[in-house]
Amino acid sequence: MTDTQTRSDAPAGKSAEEQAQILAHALPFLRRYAGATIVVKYGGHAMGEDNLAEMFGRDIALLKQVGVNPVVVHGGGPQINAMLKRLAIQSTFVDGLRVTDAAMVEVVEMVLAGTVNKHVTGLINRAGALAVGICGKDGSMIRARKLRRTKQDPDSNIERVLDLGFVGEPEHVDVRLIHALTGAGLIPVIAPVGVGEGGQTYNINADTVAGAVAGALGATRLLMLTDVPGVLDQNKRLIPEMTVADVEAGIANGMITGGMIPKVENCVDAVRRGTKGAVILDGRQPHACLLELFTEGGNGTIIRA
Ligand SMILES: Nc1ncnc2c1ncn2[C@@H]1O[C@H](COP(=O)(O)OP(=O)(O)O)[C@@H](O)[C@H]1O
Ligand SMILES: CC(=O)N[C@@H](CCC(=O)OP(=O)(O)O)C(=O)O
Repeated sequence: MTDTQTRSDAPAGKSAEEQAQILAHALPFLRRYAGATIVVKYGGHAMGEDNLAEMFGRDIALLKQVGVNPVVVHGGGPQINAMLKRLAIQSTFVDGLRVTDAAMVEVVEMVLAGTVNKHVTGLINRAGALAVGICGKDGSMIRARKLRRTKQDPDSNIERVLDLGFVGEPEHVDVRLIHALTGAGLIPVIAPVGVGEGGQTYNINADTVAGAVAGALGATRLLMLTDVPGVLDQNKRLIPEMTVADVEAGIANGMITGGMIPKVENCVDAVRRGTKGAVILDGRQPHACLLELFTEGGNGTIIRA
């Protein structure tokens, strides 16, 4: 690695008082998160750019090195789409969820628990930490059941049950495997695949898994990396902080729409289950997680109880 560090601001040339000030900025944050569990949801879109992906791996490794316990939950929607295209399999979505039949759930498991899981694990390992890739089936970690979805027919007003196939929702998260890995100094990297009755494989939305894992761990933070700076108001300005009640009002008055609805709902779910704060932040921004955790102003929108 080439050494490109600019030394002009090096503390060595400064007075003891100035040096103490520089450290004083960093230390409270390191102390605040020492030993804390931070769940990071890393979406499939955020993995696209090589530079950013390498930086993500380095940031997660750095968190571990400064005494934080990061737990990564990844997505892989675009990567599943690419594989389905190669296999000439069509896929359809209902409310942002992939309708998943028996043939498709095999592809989903192969891509999420295979290619993508090993890619994310590799990013962190190459940065000098030790990451271990698992999915919800390992250690029966994520017990899932078939997701029940209904839709009101606008003409008849009759509620219809939609069949999304093997799309699941977490029923129970057994955190023992996660604790065993973090306790041994390793970083769990979790693919959003769950196990149901009779060993059935379920495809679960990655935001949902991240929320459920953060809730079950009582994580200090859930960081949801996405493609906007956070929750934006009607004038497209970032809202730095929201309560659960603010989120509910934002959905009701139409400020929060589309893919942001399930995202904030999963954050609320995590917070209700015991996560101290869930943050929606921009995964396209270099060092997004570090800026949230280690600066006074934070980064993105934090949702707290
Ligand atoms: N109030 C809002 N603030 C920010 N984004 C919003 C808001 N309402 C809707 N959105 C939309 O939600 C999108 C994020 O959801 P989604 O595309 O599903 O994210 P991801 O692919 O990262 O899971 C944003 O790109 C934006 O178009
Ligand atoms: C049920 C369902 O839709 N599952 C998702 C799982 C991956 C995911 O959520 O990935 P992103 O975070 O990259 O969108 C899917 O099949 O695409």
